[in-house]
Amino acid sequence: MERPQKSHRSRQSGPSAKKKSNADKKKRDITEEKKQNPKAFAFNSKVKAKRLQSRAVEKEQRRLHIPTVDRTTGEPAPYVIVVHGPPQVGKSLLIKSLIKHYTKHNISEVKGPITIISGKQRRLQFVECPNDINGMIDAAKFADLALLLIDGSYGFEMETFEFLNIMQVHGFPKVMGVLTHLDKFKDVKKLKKTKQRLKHRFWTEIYDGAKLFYLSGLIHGKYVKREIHNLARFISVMKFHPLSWRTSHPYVLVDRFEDVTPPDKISTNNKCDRNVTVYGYLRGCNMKKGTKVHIAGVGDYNVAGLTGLADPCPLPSAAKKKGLRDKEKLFYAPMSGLGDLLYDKYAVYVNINDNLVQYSKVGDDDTSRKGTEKDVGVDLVKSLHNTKYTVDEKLNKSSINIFSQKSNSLNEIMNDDDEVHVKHLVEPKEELDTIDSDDESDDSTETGSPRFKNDKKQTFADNNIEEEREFHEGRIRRKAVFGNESKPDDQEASDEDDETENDNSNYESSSSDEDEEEEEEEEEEDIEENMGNASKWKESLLERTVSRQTTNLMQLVYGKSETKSNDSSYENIDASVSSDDDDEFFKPKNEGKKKSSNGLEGDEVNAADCSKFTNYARIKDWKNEEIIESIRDRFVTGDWSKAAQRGKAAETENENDDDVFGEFEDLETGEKHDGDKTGDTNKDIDADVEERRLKKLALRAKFDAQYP
Ligand SMILES: Nc1nc2c(ncn2[C@@H]2O[C@H](COP(=O)(O)OP(=O)(O)OP(=O)(O)O)[C@@H](O)[C@H]2O)c(=O)[nH]1
Repeated sequence: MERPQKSHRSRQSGPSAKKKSNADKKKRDITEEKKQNPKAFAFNSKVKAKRLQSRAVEKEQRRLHIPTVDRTTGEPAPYVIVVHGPPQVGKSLLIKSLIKHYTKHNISEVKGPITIISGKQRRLQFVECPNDINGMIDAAKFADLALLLIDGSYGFEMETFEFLNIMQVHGFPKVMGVLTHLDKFKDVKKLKKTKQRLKHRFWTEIYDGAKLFYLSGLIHGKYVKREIHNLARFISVMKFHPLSWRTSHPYVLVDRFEDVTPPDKISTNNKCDRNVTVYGYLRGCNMKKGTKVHIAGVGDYNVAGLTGLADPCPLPSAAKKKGLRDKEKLFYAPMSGLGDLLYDKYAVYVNINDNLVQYSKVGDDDTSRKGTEKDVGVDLVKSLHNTKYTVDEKLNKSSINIFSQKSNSLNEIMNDDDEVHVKHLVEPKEELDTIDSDDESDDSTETGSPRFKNDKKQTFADNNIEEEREFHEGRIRRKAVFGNESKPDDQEASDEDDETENDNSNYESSSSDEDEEEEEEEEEEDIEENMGNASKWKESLLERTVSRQTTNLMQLVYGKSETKSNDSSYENIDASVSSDDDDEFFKPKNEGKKKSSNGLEGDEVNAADCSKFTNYARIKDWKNEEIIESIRDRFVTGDWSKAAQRGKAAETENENDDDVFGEFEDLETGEKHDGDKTGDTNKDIDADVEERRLKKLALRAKFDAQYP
């Protein structure tokens, strides 16, 4: 016999009993408080309520996306974080500070991608974006996250908007803003005001609530630890959604390259075809041997060989433990001269700092060795001692430069016939050249004026942003001036200003006074008005989407649609697009209209599949009562035998209809067939057909009677 189970007896003493009672008490306190003072737990500020609501909706919206299938096998390649900003904004310093935070190592220079391990399952690759358009285009192609650095003391510069526009056409990776040089503000109120203004402008450009970090200044030449810690946290937990184009195309961000052309070949012909081996992580999908590769800024090349190498910066073991041990905080920055081990197909190079090595500079005049036989090995080593520059240094001297536009770039070294070896973990890196800032400062010294403004303003991409070149702090800067924005100095500083949620000292707005909030609200509205509610560059998104939609793959394969789309909305869009078309000007009058109205040339996405035959005569108007009635008997509740009869009647009708279209001309024989005549001559055949049809009907009726 089964005994009834004992009911659970909760603990009366000990730590778990204590814990439970504490939790119960807390819960009771909160509900009691709520009962006593219900107002305290409701929204008492419409600004806050509005903000909370929009945040919740945004979060919800962000969650909604088409599920992406992760087809990557093995360890995922590091995420690429591109640090972008105008010259001297602090890009290198930010990368150095982040590397220091993650690895506890100081790096002296930022050159090429720097790979670090940021967590048990995550690696990051930091790249400084070059300050030229070509570099920006390349960076936008591989960035998983773009950190946009903005000089807070100066305001937005054109470089930021240029990069945003470039990213827009490359799938728009994740974006976060970082304000630097905030320590230049002496007035706290002005600082707050500026922060808020820049934040709103940033939101206008990206989206409401886009993350903007503030780096308040430098301590011992580095950004404040706490602020870097917060930024690093965000990067470490950020979710990266793969961009569809990238996941279906293999690409490599080169973090090291070597010229492996035999030296004698170069010595005989300095301009000979070179063999270059590039290393980097392969992303996207697998790459086949023999694939042609495009090297940004250089050209298209054949891949001579492809080898999988050991990961130079492997993820820590999957053993269960919290966090990373210091030993596991690896990093790999071959171009910055970091990481003591270099792996190659043929060798492992150990990097030993020069100060740790004492070279025996033994010359030929060494008396101790006199008389001994000359050893080839010794000679070789001696010649190595005498080498002034390493291969890397020599390469650097020749300024191999993929991204920027130097004349002596890799472009010149490599000819079209050159072969490229792509090795496992790669990225074509380039010398991250400091933009034209040098040239600019040269200009400035020529000008000799401490500060000048270029009267010539350029409108940026029709989006209400104007470029204003001015001489500032020893160089020419390209300030972004917004058409509808009042000057910052004109704006009154408000007493209370909310800090953004990611403000390092305070994550939530702390003001509670209603008056203040109303003021704040008005202020925010003012700002919104001044800045326009939506960024102009986003307006082109719809157009872009529509223009993309008009590319109809089916039409490309099967030719133009011959049927008119039923979807009126698409017709409208189509009409608007075609009316914008410049070609319209060159068409004979009314032709454009004719085409769009008869739908023959329409690019409607929803047009019926012209590859399949559709008998439009059979399409019925289902609003018509009679037609609805005609199918009533086809349902379970109806009389099926009636339906069968009706069906036969309809078929006969259709067959008769078909006879109407019986006329045709045999193009091969030139013989003309008249539909009616054919009907007469084939009377006997028709009689047979009719007989067979009746037989069929009888059989069907019999069947229906058996299985009602
Ligand atoms: N006062 C102050 N100085 C800063 C700040 N951020 C960077 N700097 C200084 O600005 C200078 C330029 O910093 P970098 O990190 O070299 O700037 P960059 O953007 O890499 O410069 P380029 O590579 O030449 O474009 C350095 O001297 C930094 O110390 C900041 O927030 N406040």
